[in-house]
Amino acid sequence: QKLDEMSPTARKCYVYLNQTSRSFAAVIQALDGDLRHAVCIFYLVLRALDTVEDDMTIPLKDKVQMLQNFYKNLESPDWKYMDSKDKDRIVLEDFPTISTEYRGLDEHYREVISDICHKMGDGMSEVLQTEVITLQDWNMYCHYVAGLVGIGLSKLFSASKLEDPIVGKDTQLSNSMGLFLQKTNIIRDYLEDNIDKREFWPRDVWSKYGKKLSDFQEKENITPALHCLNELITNALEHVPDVIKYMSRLRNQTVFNFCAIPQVMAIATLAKCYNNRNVFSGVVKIRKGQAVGLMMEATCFQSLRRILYKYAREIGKTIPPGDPSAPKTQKIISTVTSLG
Ligand SMILES: O=C(O)CO[C@@H](C(=O)O)[C@@H](OCCCCCc1ccc2ccccc2c1)C(=O)NCCCCCc1ccc2ccccc2c1
Ligand SMILES: [Mg+2]
Ligand SMILES: [Mg+2]
Repeated sequence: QKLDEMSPTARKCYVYLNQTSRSFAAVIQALDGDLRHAVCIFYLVLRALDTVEDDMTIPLKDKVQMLQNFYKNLESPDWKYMDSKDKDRIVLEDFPTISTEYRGLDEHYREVISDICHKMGDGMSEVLQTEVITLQDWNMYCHYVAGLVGIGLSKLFSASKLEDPIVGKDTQLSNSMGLFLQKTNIIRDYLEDNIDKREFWPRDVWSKYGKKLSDFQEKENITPALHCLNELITNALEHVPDVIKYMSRLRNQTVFNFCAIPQVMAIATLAKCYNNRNVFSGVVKIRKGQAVGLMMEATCFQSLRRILYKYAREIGKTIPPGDPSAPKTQKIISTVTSLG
């Protein structure tokens, strides 16, 4: 469906998609059939919800109400929010355009999007008032903001008939798809989140290596800082077997590319972050050329597995002697590289 056949509101949604998402816009727009528009709207609705979650200027009480009631805005043609300062505020200021396109979707897609939006809003409002202490808390937070996205996407894939019903049913694997991406973001964004005074690294882990999470920015603390970083990366890698199993079930090429590309970017990012002191002084990003190469290669299951092995082996080669997580890191690496 070309841009000129699209309604003005549909066209605006793709403008907002490209404006608010560097990493997902291209792969969403390449999806087949009516799945493309459903995923585009799913993205914009959740980006609007996340923009409320990320806005630290909204008083806690108001934010809890906004998050818990957000899904109801999908049925309110005039609802919008004009007081955001966030980089992505356009999706809140012109929410009527997004909700108009949402109401035009097939009702199977609407059901999934509304349900995930409701669950994510409730989850965000719950964890907003608590700190991420245990690894279970970490998994819970990532489930609410990204695991639910994977679960919703998988249900959209099956509802579109482009993928088998099992893809939408197996929520354990879909959840892992999201956790791997979100944990990678949280690990990579240590400094950015520290500047915004947001803490997503689990306290049970970092408190073994320092008194305050911000201590890791001090040069004299670099060794315990790297041990903490390597422990979290090892934890994130535990999701890779589920990612491989999830990907092995996909049959539609555009769905495969959509799912594979964020995953290979994530493991390449983890490999670059592993034992890398730059995580504590700047943002570690993989080079554009490397990213383009990965996108072109990750188009079938065998080459996806080869890429995941390659980065897993790369991490395995840089495990520092005396690193407390070394045995566990070695174990998950050999598990991933031995998957038949
Ligand atoms: O504000 C920012 O710029 C970053 O926000 C992060 C945060 O606040 O933690 C954080 O916000 C999370 C809450 C909103 C989630 C919005 C989202 C993201 C990607 C989608 C892809 C397709 C369809 C819908 C989607 C919805 C964020 O964007 N983290 C990036 C990782 C999230 C991955 C979501 C995800 C999960 C499973 C997937 C499976 C297959 C393909 C893509 C997948 C994408
Ligand atoms: Mg965000
Ligand atoms: Mg957020």
